[in-house]
Amino acid sequence: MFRKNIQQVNRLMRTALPLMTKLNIAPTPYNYGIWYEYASNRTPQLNQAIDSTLRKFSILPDFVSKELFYEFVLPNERHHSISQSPRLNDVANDLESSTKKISKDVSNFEQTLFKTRKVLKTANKPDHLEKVVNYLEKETIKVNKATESFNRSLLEAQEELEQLKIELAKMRQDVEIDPMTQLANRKGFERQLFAYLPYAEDDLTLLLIDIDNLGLVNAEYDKRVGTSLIRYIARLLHSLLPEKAFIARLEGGKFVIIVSEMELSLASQFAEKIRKEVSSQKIRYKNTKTLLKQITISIGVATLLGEESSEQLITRVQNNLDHAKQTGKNRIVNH
Ligand SMILES: Nc1nc2c(ncn2[C@@H]2O[C@H](COP(=O)(O)OP(=O)(O)OP(=O)(O)O)[C@@H](O)[C@H]2O)c(=O)[nH]1
Repeated sequence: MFRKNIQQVNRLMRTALPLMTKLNIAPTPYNYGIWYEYASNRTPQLNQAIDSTLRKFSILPDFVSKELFYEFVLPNERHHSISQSPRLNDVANDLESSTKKISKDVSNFEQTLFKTRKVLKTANKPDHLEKVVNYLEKETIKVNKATESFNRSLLEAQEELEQLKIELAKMRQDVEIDPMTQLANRKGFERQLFAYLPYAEDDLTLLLIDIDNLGLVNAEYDKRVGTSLIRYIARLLHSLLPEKAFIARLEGGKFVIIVSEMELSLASQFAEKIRKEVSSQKIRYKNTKTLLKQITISIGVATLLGEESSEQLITRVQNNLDHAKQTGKNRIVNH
């Protein structure tokens, strides 16, 4: 993108900048990069991804801009930063030296075969032939060993890369995991919702769940009891999840469940099941064995409507939760 002539750059920036201003896009380097590319219209997948994100979210969240930037604008840049990892450098260096060695060994063997063929044309005595056979056998064993050693290097590199892949996935997960409950955190939720939205029809439902009177639990028993209760409810909710559902803890005693492929009426039945299950628990604080008074939760339920953005969906589900709290708690609201 940076090698274009200056008039073309100016023309594209003149298209990109008003678009960014109109859509209230923050003037970050990532955004400049992707909106410049958008204006150039030369990467249809990028334009489609931006259009679909704006349709669903109304905005272009920062983390999405970064993803799009690395995916479509400067894919090599991410390569570059990963390639700075010393372990990856080691793998690349090892592979380079073993590749050089095997190339040399194979080329030597080719020479040997060439020479052997030449000698065979003139060799007519048995001892002469025997020498050729022995020589060929020795060289074959040598190249065989070299190949084995190269295969081992390849296997080691493959294993190291597998390991690095696992570690990278874990690093990403750590950033999106709530250490208190081991559920996803708000960032994990946002990423998951973003992943679901482009494919969602009218069957993507959010359940926003909040433990009732957590402040009172803290005051009456102790804050540690409240925290232990949050963990307990997290485990219980997780155990009740249907297939194709995702749960995250947003803050305090507040959780969100995304259920895909479930319409409002079924999702509401599921919410009701969770509510009943929680209210029927006999919960003891494990350290003192104190039996807590009845614990309840309130739930807002909302299903994605047509071209609704994620923000609008989240606002509706929050309104429903607020309504459940204002009208007595320990209930679900889904309108
Ligand atoms: N023990 C504990 N308490 C927390 C934690 N995070 C937030 N809280 C408390 O949770 C309470 C959340 O407040 P609210 O949700 O506004 O009120 P609530 O007391 O739960 O009452 P309602 O939501 O109206 O039912 C506050 O008292 C916070 O101090 C936590 O990690 N551990």
